Formats: sequence, structure tokens, C-alpha cells
Amino acid sequence: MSSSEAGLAHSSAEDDNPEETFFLSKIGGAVSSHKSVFCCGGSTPIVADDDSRFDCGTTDKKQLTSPPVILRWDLPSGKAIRKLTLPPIVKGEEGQTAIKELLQDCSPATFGKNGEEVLDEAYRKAAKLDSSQFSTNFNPHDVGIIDVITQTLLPGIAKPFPDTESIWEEHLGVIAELYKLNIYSAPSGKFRPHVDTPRGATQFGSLVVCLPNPHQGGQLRVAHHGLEMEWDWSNKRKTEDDESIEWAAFYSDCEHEVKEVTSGHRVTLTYNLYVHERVGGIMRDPPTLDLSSMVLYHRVKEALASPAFMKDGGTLGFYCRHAYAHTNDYHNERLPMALKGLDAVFYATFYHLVHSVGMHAVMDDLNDEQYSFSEVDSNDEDYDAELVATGLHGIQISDEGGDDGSASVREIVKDAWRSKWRKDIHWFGEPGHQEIAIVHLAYGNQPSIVWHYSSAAILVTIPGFNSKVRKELREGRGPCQETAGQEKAA
Ligand SMILES: O=C(O)CCC(=O)C(=O)O
Ligand SMILES: [Fe+2]
Repeated sequence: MSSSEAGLAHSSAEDDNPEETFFLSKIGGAVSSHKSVFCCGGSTPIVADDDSRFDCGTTDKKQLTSPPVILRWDLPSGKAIRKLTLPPIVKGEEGQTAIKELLQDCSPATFGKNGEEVLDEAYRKAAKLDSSQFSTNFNPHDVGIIDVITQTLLPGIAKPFPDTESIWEEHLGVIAELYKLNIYSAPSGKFRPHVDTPRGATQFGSLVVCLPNPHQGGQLRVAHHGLEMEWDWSNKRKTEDDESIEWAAFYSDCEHEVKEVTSGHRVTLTYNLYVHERVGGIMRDPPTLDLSSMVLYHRVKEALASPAFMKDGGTLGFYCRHAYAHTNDYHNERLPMALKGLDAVFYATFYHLVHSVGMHAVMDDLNDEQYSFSEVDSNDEDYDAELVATGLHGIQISDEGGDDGSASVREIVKDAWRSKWRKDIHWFGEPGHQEIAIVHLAYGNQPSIVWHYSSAAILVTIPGFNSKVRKELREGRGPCQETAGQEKAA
């Protein structure tokens, strides 16, 4: 047993079933030698169908399919465009005429060696078109390839990111940038073992999409830290009409090769994979979403422009409509990015208009009669105030509870939860999803444990009418320029 295979099979089967132990240790070896998954791949059937492929909201029952792939490319003169459909409409050798035309318009593929582009057919024999020379109706997002890559490969590289202390996986997305069209043709089309040259600090991998065209050989072998995967995309068809798009994605530090193509033409699209702040996220600055397409934005802007609205400043509170796991220390940083629906629109609107917006937990009502063991003084000046946390905290566990029952529940919670009584907030909506925020002891008739819940809320500090921010907004130098989505007068 190798060291990577050691120490995984811990079950009673170990002694009585050596064959099972063998398999368990093999699986264990695979689990422990993967620091993370290093490659992934899949297959999408081609179905020529006029109906929308996305008419079913879930993919559980219906496999995602791709229409035939259409390629259009520039002739070298730049004066005309040709078109090709894959799989070829005409089967057999005759159907390869268009591919041969395409080949004529390609140039030999080079590779990077010591910082230079080198042409050496003993190392790489392939034809290529740059992404500026062709276009296609195929998009890897449409058939779920980017979602799969995000789920399987992104976690391995979503560590603290260049120049940022903490950037979380939830904030990140994958961009696949179309790079080349390649044709590896028999005889001897190949690409010997190499590591791709990353195009910038945020490239983390490569995606190869093999289009349906008959060929033999040309297996893609990918190796990473002693593990290997091989994709053989020839011979995939079980019947004449069984056509599919095949793909594989792998990290940039994986050595890989394309073995020799022994017959036909292996046509691929390659993409560079980048990790990026979630593309189009509502929190992006400058925003991808034009906030002026939201009614709320106009109402807030109108209010901020008027001296009648919070002239000396104030605070607005909005209980989140959606459920978030908010009783966690990390959510201070993570949550705004993960907000959904109206919560995201509310946060982004104020973030872009006045900046001073944050996430806070708000304690559930502590005056509930279930805490009758503890006195509630309705004359207390904070009696009808809201207990608002300084941010979003992890669950607090307190051994307070007062043997003599002298501290009230309100005091115990206030002391253990970094928070403030607030009466000055203008609230929108009602508390929604609640999570346990604090657990403490209580001594009533008998000792017990009590827990209290909090809701997540967005608090906005509205600056006074004469503040710089509001002045700038009045003068039209607001953070969000209105270019579209002007609201029509009712
Ligand atoms: O076509 C393939 O399978 C891989 C091609 C490749 O390694 C490359 O373009 O760098
Ligand atoms: Fe490569």
C-alpha cells in the first residue's frame, strides 16, 4: 500500500473481508491524494430541435442538449465568410468537404516555449483559427459546463485572492473566454505533453470542447500530482445518429497532451478559464445592473433630494425577505454579496446612492411573556426599543442567568450580545427568517436553558440634507448615472 493509500479503511470489514479492504484502500488512496479535483468533463447530446431547450425549469428529468454547432469563419482575404455545421449534415467522406475548406483557411498552430511562439510539427501538429476569425452558436454556459466547472474546480482555487485579504468562494464566478479553434488531423495531428501558458493572474484552467466530427485517436491525457485522466472522444457514437459535444476542463498546472489522431479530423474549441468576482453581481461597482431600472431607486433619489426627508440624517432598517445563515462571524463580509431579490436591490440602491449601508442582526422580542421568570419593566426607557447587533455575529453562549434571578433576560442578552438598544430606526417590513442568536441559562421555578432568535436586517445611515453625498446627488454627480430605465410618470 502506498502512503497515499494508507489509513483509510477503518471498518469491521477490514479483518474478515480482505477484498473489500483492498477496494476501500484504493478509494481511500484516491480521496487522500486529491488535494482537490483537478479536472472534470462531460458529454452533451446533439438534438436538432426547434423547441426551446430550456422550457423545463429543472434539468432533473430532461437532459440538457445542444443544437448542431454552426461555425462561421473569415476567409484569409477577410472579404467573405464560410459556414460549417457539425455534426456534418452529409455523412461519410463527402461530409468532410467543408472541414477541408476550413482547414485551408486555418494557419498552423504554434505553442509557447521560453516566452516565444514556436512552430514545430514534431511537438504540435494542428491547425488553428484565432477567436477573432470565427464565430459559433455554441456557448459552454448554455449546456451547464460553466456551472459544473464552478462547482468542481473553483473550490480548489478560491483561496484568498491576489491583493485581497479575504475573498470568498460565494463572491466568485468562472468566465470562459473563447481562445482558439483547433483541428488535429490524421495522420499525426498531436500536441505533446505540455502545460498551458496562463494568460494573466486570474486564469486558473483551460476548457477543451470537442465538436462532433468523425475521427480516431487524439485522446486527451491530463496529469496532476501523480494522478491521470484520459478522455477518448473518438468512437463515442453508439449509432449513426448518436452525436454529442464532449468536453474536459483542468487546472493550469496540469500537464496534458493530445495523442496522435489516426484518422479523420478532431475539431476543438479551447477556452481560457478565469476566476472573477461573480459576473454581473448586483454589488459590482460600477454596477452591471442599471439601478435606475428599479422603482425603488427613483423613490429613494426623490426623497434624498428633498429637505423634508431626514434633514438631519437618520437610519432606515429593512428586514431581509429571504433566509440567510446570518449568525456566523464571517457573514459580515460574505452576506451582502449573497443577498437575493429585493434584499439585494435594497442594499445595492443605498450602497450606490449613500454608501453607508450594512448588515445587522436584530434580536427577537425579549418582552415575550414566556420569559415570565424574569421581570420586564414596561417603564424601562428601552422597553419598546429594538436590540440591534453591531453587525452579524456568531451564536453567543452565555453562562449568565443569575442564580438569584436578579438580571432580566433583556440585561443578560444585551450584555452577551454586542448590540445597542435602538429606537431611532424607521423600519420597513416585519422580521422574517430567524436563527438562534444566543443561548443562556435561566433560573425560574427550575434551572433551564433559554435561547433567542435574531433576524437579518439592512441598516442605512441617511446623511443629512446638507451632507456632501446628498449635495452631489442633487448636482447629478451621483454614483449611479441614469442612462436607461427612466420610470414613466404614473
Ligand atoms: O485539444 C485538446 O484536447 C487540448 C489542446 C491543448 O492542450 C491546447 O490547446 O493547449
Ligand atoms: Fe494545452
